[in-house]
Amino acid sequence: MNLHLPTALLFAGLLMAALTLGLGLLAWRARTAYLWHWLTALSCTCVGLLLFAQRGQWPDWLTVPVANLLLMGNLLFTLTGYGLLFGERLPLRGLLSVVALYALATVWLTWGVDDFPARILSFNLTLAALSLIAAQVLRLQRGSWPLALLILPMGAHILQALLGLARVVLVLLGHDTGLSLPQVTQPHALLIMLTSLVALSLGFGFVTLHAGRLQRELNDQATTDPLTGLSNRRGFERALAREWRRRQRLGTPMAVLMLDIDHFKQINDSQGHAGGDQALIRMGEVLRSEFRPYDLIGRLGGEEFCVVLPGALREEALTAAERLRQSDWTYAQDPQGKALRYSLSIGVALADARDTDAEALLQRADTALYQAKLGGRDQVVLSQPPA
Ligand SMILES: Nc1nc2c(ncn2[C@@H]2O[C@H](COP(=O)(O)OP(=O)(O)OP(=O)(O)O)[C@@H](O)[C@H]2O)c(=O)[nH]1
Repeated sequence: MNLHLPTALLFAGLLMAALTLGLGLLAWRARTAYLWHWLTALSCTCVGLLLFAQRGQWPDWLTVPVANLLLMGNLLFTLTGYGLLFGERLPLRGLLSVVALYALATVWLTWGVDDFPARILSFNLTLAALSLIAAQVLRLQRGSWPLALLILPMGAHILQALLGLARVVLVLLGHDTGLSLPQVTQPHALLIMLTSLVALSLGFGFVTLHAGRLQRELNDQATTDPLTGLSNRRGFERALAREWRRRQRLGTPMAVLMLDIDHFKQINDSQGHAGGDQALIRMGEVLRSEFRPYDLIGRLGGEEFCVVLPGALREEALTAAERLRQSDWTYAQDPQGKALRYSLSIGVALADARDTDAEALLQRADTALYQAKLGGRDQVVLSQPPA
């Protein structure tokens, strides 16, 4: 069965138009910069495909060089969209230079020497190079993004590169391409068609990445305390459960500091709720600056905070707790310019083989905190090992 390329391309172009419209609605609702970039990318491909489908009927400069440049534009905007989504700085000048070089080569190969096979070569080589760069940008996100979300766009870029290279090989082997669209030979027609389908699947890849981003945002909101920016109880407990399993596997030590601001109610009463919030924000700032990135810090509720120190032994835990107690807890100034500060009570517990679970360890730290309050506040108390 022969592939009728003009009809197939027209069909792919129309499908792409529908996909572009869908992404347009999404971008309009979400108002997210990377979606606008991807929308521009899909629009470029859509117009490029529809122009290419008119090859042989419309002027050659419009249906090939301009259409091809639009397809390059697709990759460029795809890449800038990835940069925005992942917060990566891409070598934009380098990428623009590659596309500019390709544009110059196309002008020369079209109006200068009129070398059709060279035009196909330059297009497919540039397409393959940019596609591989895009795949690499996605590959580098594997540490922070689930592979399941990256695989579709990554696979599409790799396929795009391979299809481009396959056409290069065909041309180098002297395989005729056919000048006008209905005359394009079957192997070339097949590769062109597959490239269009891959471009379509890339559109679905964008939607997957956007869904992943929304999922991450929701997850962050559900596990972060908006006032201090620390993990909330849910986020903290999830992280602690992971750390506890790791501790059980490796048999490493672990310490927990349970912290509570002294007489917090009085701060609220004298300084108002906003003053109390300021005190909590100060707590978040100090905790973030005092501990290592792999220590777990959470606001468990109200003015109660918890820090888990994986790998910490008795001395290290007590030193950290004492240093914390003596930190500058100034959270505001009164109208006379006098610093307003609070003190902290801290309960410390060290993980023990007899602790049945992480909850038991937290419970012991909490009991030690209660003893610190009973003992007069502004002090550190070490919990007794479990009976
Ligand atoms: N400003 C502010 N206050 C809060 C927040 N969450 C809880 N609180 C208040 O925190 C206070 C907790 O007070 P208590 O549990 O009685 O403890 P305390 O006054 O710190 O006394 P001790 O812990 O015994 O030293 C209550 O008045 C709560 O309303 C919050 O997000 N912002």
